[in-house]
Parts: sequence; C-alpha cells; structure tokens
Amino acid sequence: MLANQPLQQVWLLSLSATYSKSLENIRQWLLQKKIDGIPYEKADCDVGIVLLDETCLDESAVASLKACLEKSKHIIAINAGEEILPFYKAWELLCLGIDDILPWRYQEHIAQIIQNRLNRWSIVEHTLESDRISNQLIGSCRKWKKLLRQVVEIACFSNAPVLILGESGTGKELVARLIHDLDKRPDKEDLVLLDCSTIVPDLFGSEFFGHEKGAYTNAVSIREGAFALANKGSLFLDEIGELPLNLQAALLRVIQEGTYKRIGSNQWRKTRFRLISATNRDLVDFAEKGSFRQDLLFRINALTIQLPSLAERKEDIPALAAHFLRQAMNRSEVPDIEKPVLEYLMTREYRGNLRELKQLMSRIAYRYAGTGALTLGCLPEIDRVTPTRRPRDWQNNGLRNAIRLALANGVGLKDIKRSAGDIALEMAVQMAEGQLPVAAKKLGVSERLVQGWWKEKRQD
Ligand SMILES: Nc1ncnc2c1ncn2[C@@H]1O[C@H](COP(=O)(O)OP(=O)(O)OP(=O)(O)O)[C@@H](O)[C@H]1O
Repeated sequence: MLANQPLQQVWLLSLSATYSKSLENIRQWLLQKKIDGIPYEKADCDVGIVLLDETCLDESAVASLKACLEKSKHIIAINAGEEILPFYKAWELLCLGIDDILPWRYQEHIAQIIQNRLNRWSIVEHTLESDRISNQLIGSCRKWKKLLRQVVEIACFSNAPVLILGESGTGKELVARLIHDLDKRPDKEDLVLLDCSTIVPDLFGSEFFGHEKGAYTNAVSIREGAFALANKGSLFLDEIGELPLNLQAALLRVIQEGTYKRIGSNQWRKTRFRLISATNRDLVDFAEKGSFRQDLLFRINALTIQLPSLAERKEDIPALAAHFLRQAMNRSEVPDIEKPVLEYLMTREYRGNLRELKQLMSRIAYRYAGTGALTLGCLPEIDRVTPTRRPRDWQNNGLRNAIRLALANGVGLKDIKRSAGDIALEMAVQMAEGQLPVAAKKLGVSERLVQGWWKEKRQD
C-alpha cells in the first residue's frame, strides 16, 4: 500500500542557536507521537522540519533555508515563537518554497498535520517514480519536478476544475491525460477531448450538448454530446481561450450545476465529470478586455498549473532529446549524442517548445547513418546555424522572454545587466571546460576580468 510507505527520512533543523533546546524538546515530542520517518537528522532527505521563531529570519537563516530547500523535496516550518509570524515574513517563507508554517501554539494539531502531510507526500513521491510518469513525462530539473508534484497532488487529491497554462508544445495535453489517468475515482470512465479551436460554431451545441432525432434537418438520430460522454470521466477542453464569447455562456450552467439539455429536448440531464481546460492565452487579460467571460474563468480555474517553456528547463534538453530520439528510432538503445550536437540543442531557440524539439530529433534520426554517435552532420540543412543567421537570431534565443519576465517582476536594468554578464561568464567558462584564458578569448575580455569573476564566484 502506497499510503503506508513512509517518506525516507525527515530531519529537523533549528534556524536559531537559541532554539536548539526547544528543537530537542520538539523532536522528543514528535518522537512520542510516532510520526513515520522521524527521527532522522541527515540534511539531504525528503522532508525537512525547520524550527524558527520570528526573530531568526535574518540573512543567514534565509541562506540556510535555501540550502535546505536544495536538498529536500518538502519543508515544514514550525514557528516556535509566541507570536504569529507577520504576514510579510510568512509570505517570504512561502515564496522561498516552504510548504507550510505551523505555529507551535497549536501544538495539539501539529503532529496530526505533519503526519497527514507526510502520508500525502509519500503517495505523491511513489507515484512520481511510477513507469507511467518516469517513462512518459521526461525531465528532472527542479522546476519540472516541483510542477509534477503539484500535478500528481491535484490528480490524486482533488476533483476541482483544473486550468493548464503554457506556451504551445509545452505538454498541456500530456499533463491533462496524466491527471485523468491518476484520478482515483473508483467508477471512473473515459477522458473526452474537445479542441475548442476547431469546433464549427454551428455545430457547437451538438458537440457539447448532443441532440435529439429531428432537432436539425440533418439530425437523423439521437447524438450524445461531450457532456454526456464525459459523465463519470473527465472533459478536456483544449484551447479554451479560442471559444467564442457567445458560446462561453452556454458552458456556465453545466460546469456549475452539472445539468444540461440535449438540443431539441426539454429534459434536464445530469452529468458529473472532472473539467480540465488548457490554453496558451492570457485569460486574465482576455477577461479584462471582455473577450473571455470572467465568471467562466472563475469556474474553470479552481486549480491552475503553469507549465514552463523549454527555455525555462534547458537542463532537461539532453534527456528529452534522447527520449524523442528513442521514439523516432523506435528502439530502446539509441546512439550517443556528440557534444557539439548537444551544445547546438542546448543553445537553439524552440518557439514550439517540446514539440519542436521532438520534430527536430525525428529529422536528425532520419539523417543518422546507422552507426556510431550522432554528429553535427546529422543536422538537416534547415536546422544548421549559418554565420549570416547567427547575429540576427541570437537575441531571440530566450533572452527577450527572460528580460520580459525580469521587467514584469520589477527587476531593474542594473540587475538584468549583472545577471546577463554572470550567465555569459559562466557559460563561456563551461564551454572552455574551465580554461579561463580560453573563456576570456571567447568573451572578448581580459583574462584578469574572468579571473576576478571566477574568484568572487568561488567565494560565494
Ligand atoms: N515532459 C515531456 N516528456 C516527454 N514528451 C513530452 C513532454 N512534454 C511534452 N511532450 C511531447 O511534446 C509534444 C507536445 O506536447 P503536447 O501536445 O502535450 O503540448 P501542448 O502544450 O498541449 O501543445 P498545444 O498547445 O500546441 O496543443 C507531444 O508529442 C508530447 O508527447
């Protein structure tokens, strides 16, 4: 039974030296409560319980917390102080990635809350290791793993409508299918998929509601619509942002009440499905401009999942490339990908995200000569970076998106310049395999500058 398997280990840490005594008391107390996994004290395990008080959130405490977050999948903070944490401090902790902040004052509930959280996370972690996920949803970067945890938790523990956001080709349909597959309803039926961008307006009613015989000239027999077909299962409305305004109103009632009438019938019918919607549009902006109904938006996004673009998870490109190559070659063993090809794959722009990488890998597979590693020669003409294309294109290579995101988050020009410089230095050193003079040459700067930067970085 998954639920009975504890997470591997739970460790405890005090962020304040003055709290080490209280930490020991709390540890003893948790031990008495026989919570699974406690007491391990290694700092590189699944769950951390961090003891803090409101006075100890200084720079060094935040740095320790960040280090803990690097090592653990989940962190619960126990606030041992007398006072409730001020909102801005609690918010700071949540933004850092802390899962929950429990006030020690509510001691009678803490053990049960921790145990419940551990049980839930245990199920999530074991599900993440299943073949269904590890063989089909490739990626191991922190951002992707965190997102998958969120998806699994939603799928296993909630029936609320889910809205999946993300650029085209980021895996929205794949995630929708995963949510349906992991849904634990005992009487679960099928997933019904409707692409809202392809529905002909005249057929909209029939597609969603179904029709009676004779309802239209061509309605020669009864037709079940998507609401009936999705009963007890899930309804996936892909590209929901493309649904015309007049058609959005018709969706409201069935989503809210679970009742609908077939076209040409006066009889109310019941349906019960999990609604999953997806879009690459900014629906909040659409709603503000009046092209998407605000009330529909509230109903479809009880839970929101934001998928990262491929540019935001570059570390996953080698694993994804190998996965798509395996699919394209239709075999489990695939050739090694030579370093220059990997470098090309890592630095290239992917406007179509994972779908574009997938297509590229099938083009590369097609050119593979059948033996040895994949070399640059396997790149089709169309994918080759020519010197004339490079200068014009390099800025589009995710940089514009990154700057847009930085500005939207209030990051100023000074920090943008510093970060861009740091990244350029880091990459050049990486590409030069640690040889600082070579990196300096690549960057067109003095060796002294690179050495100075390197020294500073190592001190950090
Ligand atoms: N994490 C992943 N691991 C492996 N394959 C993936 C992953 N994410 C997406 N893919 C593959 O990438 C392709 C695009 O994914 P999908 O169709 O789910 O994207 P989408 O966001 O729904 O696209 P669109 O918005 O254009 O409909 C599919 O072939 C899918 O199998």
